[in-house]
Amino acid sequence: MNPFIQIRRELHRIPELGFQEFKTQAYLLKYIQSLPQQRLLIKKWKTGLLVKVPGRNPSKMVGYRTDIDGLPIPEETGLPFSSIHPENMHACGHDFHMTIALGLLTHFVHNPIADDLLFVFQPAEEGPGGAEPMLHSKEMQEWMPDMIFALHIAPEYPVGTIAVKEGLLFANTSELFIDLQGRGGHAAFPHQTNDMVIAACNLVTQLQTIVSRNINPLDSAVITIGKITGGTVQNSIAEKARLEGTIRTLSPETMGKVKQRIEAIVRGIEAGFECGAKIDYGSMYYQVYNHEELTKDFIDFIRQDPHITLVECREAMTGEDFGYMLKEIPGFMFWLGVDTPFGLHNAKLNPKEEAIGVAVRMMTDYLTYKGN
Ligand SMILES: CC(=O)N[C@@H](CCC[C@H](N)C(=O)O)C(=O)O
Repeated sequence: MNPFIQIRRELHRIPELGFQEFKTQAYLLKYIQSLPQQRLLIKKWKTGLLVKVPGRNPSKMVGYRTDIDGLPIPEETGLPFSSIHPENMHACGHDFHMTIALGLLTHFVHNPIADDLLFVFQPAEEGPGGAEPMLHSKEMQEWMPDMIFALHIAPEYPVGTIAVKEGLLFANTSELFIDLQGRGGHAAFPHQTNDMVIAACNLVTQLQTIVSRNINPLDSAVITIGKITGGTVQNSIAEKARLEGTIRTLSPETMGKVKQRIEAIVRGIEAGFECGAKIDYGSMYYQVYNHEELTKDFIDFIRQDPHITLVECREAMTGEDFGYMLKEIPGFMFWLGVDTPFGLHNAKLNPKEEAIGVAVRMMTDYLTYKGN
């Protein structure tokens, strides 16, 4: 078996949540330390790694970033190399992203280019966000690349397809947690309580009016409540309820407007249901905005590759904290086709492994072109 497929499967077995990627960091480190060390410099940052491959005659540093964390989703693929952590899964392709970065790193350790290369193994992309603190860390500030690139797997495209666009690619995101506190009691005496299950249901419905009635239809936003908890038992009225969700917008300004409306609606729920409510926005990610000239140059480069089909795609409401890196370093992110019927964050996601070789070959060519 191709050694990188084996690596992907080993990484797939050990998904860990943000800033808990201890086994993953140790696995990556062990592999990287097995490469010839004379052309490698390694720094740890929390559960992530920064790996520099010094160039032959450097005039700049070219960066390549991968995320390394998994999601709190129990895997349902039935694969023989399924997660050994029953609550977690690499359901967003970070096992692919890491393997591709290792493939590139391996190539360039053996075939250095003129410029320095920096490989960024970043923790906590799914939350609470590793890119921004890593970017501002002493470790990374000492090794600031002049440009930086990253990819994300795309289930909907065939293997051999790359999708990208100049400018906005991914949305601004904010997590959303709302805790409701009322007065619980016996199910038979509702008039003595204020039921937080009813308040939560009303709140979910009212939140849906923000996108349909407060946002210009020519703009876009998403409010998804992915989880509701409340109550203790079927014959007791709930004293507490909690909504957990996420907000997505195409601009930081629209994010501000959505939050204003959420706050107004939550104040209305407090008044209407005589309860208390607390809003917590959790972690927030800045939009992924692809550098226009570099992306155009990449598109021109890819068009000449007979083995790649290029799709100039639309922006998506996914979020990525790589946006913080792109805010300060020119670069871009693109989608890599992996052809699977199950989408990102689905417990059955099973990307086609042939995409790993496609990405390593193509990005080897591109980084060689950029770094000479
Ligand atoms: C590519 C991808 O799926 N990224 C995640 C980023 C999550 C950010 C944060 N935890 C949130 O939920 O807002 C996504 O869900 O888009």
